[in-house]
Amino acid sequence: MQHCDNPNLQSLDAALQVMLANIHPLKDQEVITVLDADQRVLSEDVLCPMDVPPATNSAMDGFALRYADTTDTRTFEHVGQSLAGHPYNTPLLPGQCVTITTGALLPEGADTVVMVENASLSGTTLRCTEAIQPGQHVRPQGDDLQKGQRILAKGRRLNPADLAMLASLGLATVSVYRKPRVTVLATGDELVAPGSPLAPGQIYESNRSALIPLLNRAGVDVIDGGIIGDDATALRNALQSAMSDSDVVISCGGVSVGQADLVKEMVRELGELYVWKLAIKPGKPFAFGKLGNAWFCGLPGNPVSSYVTFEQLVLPVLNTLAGQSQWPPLNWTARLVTPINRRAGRQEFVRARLHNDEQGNLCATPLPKQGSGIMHSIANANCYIVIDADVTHVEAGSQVNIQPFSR
Ligand SMILES: Nc1nc2c(c(=O)[nH]1)N[C@H]1C(S)=C(S)[C@@H](COP(=O)(O)OP(=O)(O)OC[C@H]3O[C@@H](n4cnc5c(N)ncnc54)[C@H](O)[C@@H]3O)O[C@H]1N2
Ligand code: MOO
Repeated sequence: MQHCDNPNLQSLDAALQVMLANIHPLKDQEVITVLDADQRVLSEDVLCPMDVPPATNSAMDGFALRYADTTDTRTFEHVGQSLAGHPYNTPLLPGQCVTITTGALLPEGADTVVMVENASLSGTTLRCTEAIQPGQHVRPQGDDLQKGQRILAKGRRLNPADLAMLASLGLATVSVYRKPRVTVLATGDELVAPGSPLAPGQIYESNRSALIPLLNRAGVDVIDGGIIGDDATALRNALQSAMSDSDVVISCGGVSVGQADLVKEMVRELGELYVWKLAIKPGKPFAFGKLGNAWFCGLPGNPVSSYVTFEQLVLPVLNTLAGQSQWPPLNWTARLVTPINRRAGRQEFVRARLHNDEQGNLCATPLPKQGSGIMHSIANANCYIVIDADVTHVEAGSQVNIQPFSR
């Protein structure tokens, strides 16, 4: 577990442990067509309905024969052809061969294929010019997959290659978990939707413009809760409406300690708050709790903080709820290009560019501006450098832990 210098703040790992311990996959399942199943999570194992390949076939264009009939002269009697979709239906007699194309079925008795480049056909006599190995260039029935074998496990988030594999097995539908329904709303009197003019003190609301696409990519059904002012009644109404209709309610803004930061108190009034204030930078005031049957994630309002906490904390919640099996994270390291000096106390997600140096080594260069409101630090980054809470200095040239962006 992450060591934390600041006793008032919980580490990211500790918070995730508390959060995920109580979250279970949604119970509802549905059967959908394979073409609609990209990004959906399997609610049942998929067993292979047939052998793949379904019959023994040729891996090359050439001639199919019986290895046992090979003589010193390597000559065979040519008696016909087996083309993909048009098999040769008569069993081979001793010494016979047929022309065969890639993917075509081997005739009964044949067990070996000679490539067309390694043979010459004159009339009905085939002469093989190279030594022949038994069983060469043959794809045996069931070589890839056997009937009954588990090919995809419950909890897998399906990708396009999975869908092609399912289709190749003749499967038209799959059983998946229902998508989580997620409401996302922004809070703050100063926020104005893009497209309208700004009055003094106002700013454009931008967090939902990242969070909604991030939610779409996470494969959930998104409900846009809009912008809610810093008003207790409006916030209560918005949260009550969201909690009655969603599996997860996400707010951004209003979770810190300012006098207009009403969100935590409202969550305590309407439900329970389990987590607040983490030893992470950015994202310290992240909050997590429950509103009726809905989970609640309160993201800090600073744009970079809301983005980082979504990726580090909300995504694991959504994936768990969606029934997705968690893979052990891959450990990546890169060579730090410019030194990092910082104050200890919070695990930090430094926005950085990952690139290769002239020797091909993986290197990470922190972007120059790391403020929580500087969105171009996220937009121009392609990884986080992850610095442990107690570290104050990292020298250039040292290996640092990184998380590459999936986008
Ligand atoms: N006395 C303290 N003040 C603050 C602390 C602290 O520990 N003690 N923590 C700071 C940290 S760290 C963060 S992060 C912020 C987060 O505060 P809130 O979650 O309450 O966020 P707001 O105050 O509502 O907004 C912060 C900032 O972000 C802008 N904002 C908010 N929502 C949006 C949006 N949807 N789109 C664009 N920009 C948004 C807002 O205008 C503010 O500028 O608190 C620190 N303060
Ligand atoms: O946690 Mo705040 O996100 O450091 O700016």
